Amino acid sequence: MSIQLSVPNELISSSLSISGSKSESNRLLLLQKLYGNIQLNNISDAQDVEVMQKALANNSSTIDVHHAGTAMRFLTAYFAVTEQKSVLLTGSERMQNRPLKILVEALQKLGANIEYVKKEGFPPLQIKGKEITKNEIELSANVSSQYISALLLVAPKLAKGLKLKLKGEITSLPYLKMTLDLLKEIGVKYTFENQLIEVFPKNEIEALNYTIESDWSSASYHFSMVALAEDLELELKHFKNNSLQGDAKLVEIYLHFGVKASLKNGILKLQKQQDFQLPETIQLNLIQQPDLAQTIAVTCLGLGINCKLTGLHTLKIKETDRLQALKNELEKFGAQVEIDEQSLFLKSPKKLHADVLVKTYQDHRMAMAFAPLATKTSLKIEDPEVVEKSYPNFWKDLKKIGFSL
Ligand SMILES: O=C(O)C1=C[C@@H](OP(=O)(O)O)[C@@H](O)[C@H](O)C1
Ligand SMILES: C=C(OP(=O)(O)O)C(=O)O
Repeated sequence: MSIQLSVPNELISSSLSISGSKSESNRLLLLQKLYGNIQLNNISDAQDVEVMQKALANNSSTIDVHHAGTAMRFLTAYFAVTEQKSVLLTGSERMQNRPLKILVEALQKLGANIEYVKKEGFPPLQIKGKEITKNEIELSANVSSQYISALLLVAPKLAKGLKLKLKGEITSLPYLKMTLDLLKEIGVKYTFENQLIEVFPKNEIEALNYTIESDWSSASYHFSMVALAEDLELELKHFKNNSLQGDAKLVEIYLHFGVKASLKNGILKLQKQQDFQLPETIQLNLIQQPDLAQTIAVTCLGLGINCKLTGLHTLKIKETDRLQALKNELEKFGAQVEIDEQSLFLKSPKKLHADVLVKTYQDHRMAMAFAPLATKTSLKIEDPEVVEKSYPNFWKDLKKIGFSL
């Protein structure tokens, strides 16, 4: 199935409630399971979070996380070190091709009992929980920060805590810092110096009532909408100063595209700066904000800006090979796109092609990143339900702004 997107009239300045951060929610759910007394507000309504909630709540011997990468990685560590039971942890076909070896090897070296059920290095996994008494491990940090976060989340519950030595350049660093910040929030002590993290054991915590900040990655599509629309102002609720989310960098990045963002009393206000002089070309390293790459590439296309985006080596192992998917779909609009292992070069066309069918490759961010382009040309989005993975109300919110679908 596909949907036709169009903007029949002027867009309507609106106030929207995006739900809580998917990344914060999945970390806090795991900590809640480990410690009990944590009360969560503004939890994410993403399917990836629902999957995590179900996995932690049920006693089944088979757990299917579908497409949820963070859930897969966090639950691998959780089941390996806590419960004294055997679990088959599996996921969608794509998940069975998203690598996991670095995390599994780290856990095995700590003494965990994990076996590959099909292909070495990939889910599904058969995990038999056991008590871990070793506490020192080295692992590569340049493939996915989720492996490190998974280990850190369970670390304070290990008998001797955990010392992690990180090898190589740390990718997606803000996500790792988010994990450490949340551990600090519940009173766990740690040190992080020169690629060495040490987490000290903590058995019990004081009661915590925590309000999760709304999701900045979801907000990115609204930044793009304001950048591309003739005139549009949006208000997004439940954001915080001093965000734990690296994607809050959007505020700085979208200044280049004429979007001014201000935050007051938890409300993020996005305004289009009229008569703004757009750059011809922009260059950004997104090693700390991999989930923004698709949004930014499409904003550039819509504004007729050329861009060079680097630091994207992790995109190949996400919901799809996002570099290839971006190239395929951007070119349908007339762009010239070159990709290599870690970057994307986009030369925007003078005029966008119309009546394009955008494929989404079972990737929520492909659907949501291309949607704002409907302010500039006619397009259809294939399999629009993919947005459920992180932002189930996305199409409802677009209707509210005045999109027709
Ligand atoms: O820890 C997290 O919550 C995430 C880390 C990032 O993954 P990588 O570290 O694999 O880049 C990010 O892309 C993903 O959407 C969420
Ligand atoms: C990469 C993502 O998620 P995950 O790795 O958790 O599947 C994402 O939401 O863009």
